[in-house]
Formats: sequence, C-alpha cells, structure tokens
Amino acid sequence: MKVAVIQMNTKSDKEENLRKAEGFIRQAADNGAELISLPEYFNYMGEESGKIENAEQIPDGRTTSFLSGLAKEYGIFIHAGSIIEKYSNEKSYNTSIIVSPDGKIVGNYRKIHLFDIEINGVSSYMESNSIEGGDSAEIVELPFGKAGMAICYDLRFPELFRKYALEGCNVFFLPAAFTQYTGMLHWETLLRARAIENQCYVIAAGQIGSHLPGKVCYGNSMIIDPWGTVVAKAPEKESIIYAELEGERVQSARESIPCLTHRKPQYY
Ligand SMILES: NC(=O)CCC(=O)C(=O)O
Repeated sequence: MKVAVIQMNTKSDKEENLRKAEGFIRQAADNGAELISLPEYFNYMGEESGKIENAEQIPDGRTTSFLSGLAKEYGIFIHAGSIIEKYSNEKSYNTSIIVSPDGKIVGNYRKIHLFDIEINGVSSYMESNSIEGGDSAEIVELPFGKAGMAICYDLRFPELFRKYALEGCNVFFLPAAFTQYTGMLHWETLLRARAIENQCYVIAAGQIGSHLPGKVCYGNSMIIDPWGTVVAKAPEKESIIYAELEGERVQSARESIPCLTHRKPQYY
C-alpha cells in the first residue's frame, strides 16, 4: 500500500490551511498514494482562544466534509492527523479521523494523553486548558491490516502501542506537532522504539516551523518500518514523503525475532 505523509506548517487561518492541505492531497493522490496522512491540528494552529471557534462537529463539519469529498474523488483513505472537535463551550477534543474511499469516517480517535508540561526556562504547554482527553483507544481495519491510532504526546506511552500490537495491529498512526526542543531530543528515538518493540510500521506526519510566537514544531515527519528502519524522512520544509507498506516486512521481523510471542507477562 503506497502511503503519503504530508508535513505542514499550519497557522490560524482555517480556510488557508484547508486550501494548502487540498493541494498536497491532490499532489499525493496524483502520485499514486492510496493512503494520505496529515499532521496533528492540520486545519488550525493558533491562539488557545481560537480553538473553540474553530471546533467542529464530527461528522458533517466543514473539515470532515472537505476530506470526505477528496477521499471519494480519488478513491483513497485520508488520515486527518487531528482536528478540533466540539465538546463544550469551554473545551474541545483533539480528534484524529480516518476517511475511507467512499467518504465515510472509519476511524475516530480522541487524544488520550494531553500535553501538559513545563521544561524550566525552555517551554511550557497546558493542552488540558482547552482540550478534553479521550477515553478509548481506536483500531481501524485498513486494506494493509489493522492500524492503531494515536496523537503526538501519546507516543510517550508504550502501553498503548503494545495493546495495539497484541490486538493485531501492524501499523501505527502518530500525527504530531512535536516541539522543536523535545523533538531534537526524543522524536525519532521514540518513534523507532515503538516500531521496533512492536514490529509495526509507524506513520508520523508532523507540523514544522512556527505557528505562534515562541511555539516552533520540529517537523522530521517520517515513515518507519517494522525493523525500525526510517524508510522516508521529510526535509526541513512543508513537503510530502512516500513509502510502500509491505506485509512481508512485518512478517520477516516477527518471524526472525518473535518477541511478541516470547512475552512472559505472568512473571512481571
Ligand atoms: N502536541 C503534542 O502532544 C506535543 C508532544 C511533544 O512535543 C512531546 O515532547 O511529547
């Protein structure tokens, strides 16, 4: 299955963000992509106060209708890394969706782990001020196999991905707006660790560049195979990367090093 990952620098103008995303989606589909993955918050990244006014119903909101139309037009799957979903007058969900070639939403995952951190003298985020955490994991059946859905900070919680692997997944979605500081330190190491320890593909579409003063995302979108090899990595700009997901790579990793079946959870 040919996958495209779109790396974006999303700002606060939703219609401009959608116009840009449409251009990338059309380009990737014209290049034969069967599944296209977008980053976290791909349609709006701006002031916290703007999240509520840019929150949408799912389905039938502006962005899901936009994605359904493109998915049907090209007959492809589109993974919207995340958009802001209405929850209440004060808070929203950070929600990742997968749209199938017939335009239907087949995957809907609300970010479980919220990015509330303080790195002294470097950066602080309090995602829970505006976002309500999700309460359920999400596995989607794709033509390539089962896919586990996650968003950004979820990457730091290996239990979620082990659950996905034990429930039959062979690919993980990790859309992100990873910070530049933590990205330099942890992004690739954590992505490759999730791929290696679970022998799954990892599809990681990232935000790149500045979207608010002092808020810069790390980019480095990448696709990693079940052996932990980075098979595609984005340049330091808005761009599209491609890779073929191959079932044999999953099979060879798991037959060569059957760690998932060698587990002895009864002892720990
Ligand atoms: N949007 C996010 O969840 C950011 C997570 C991040 O940057 C990290 O270091 O974790």
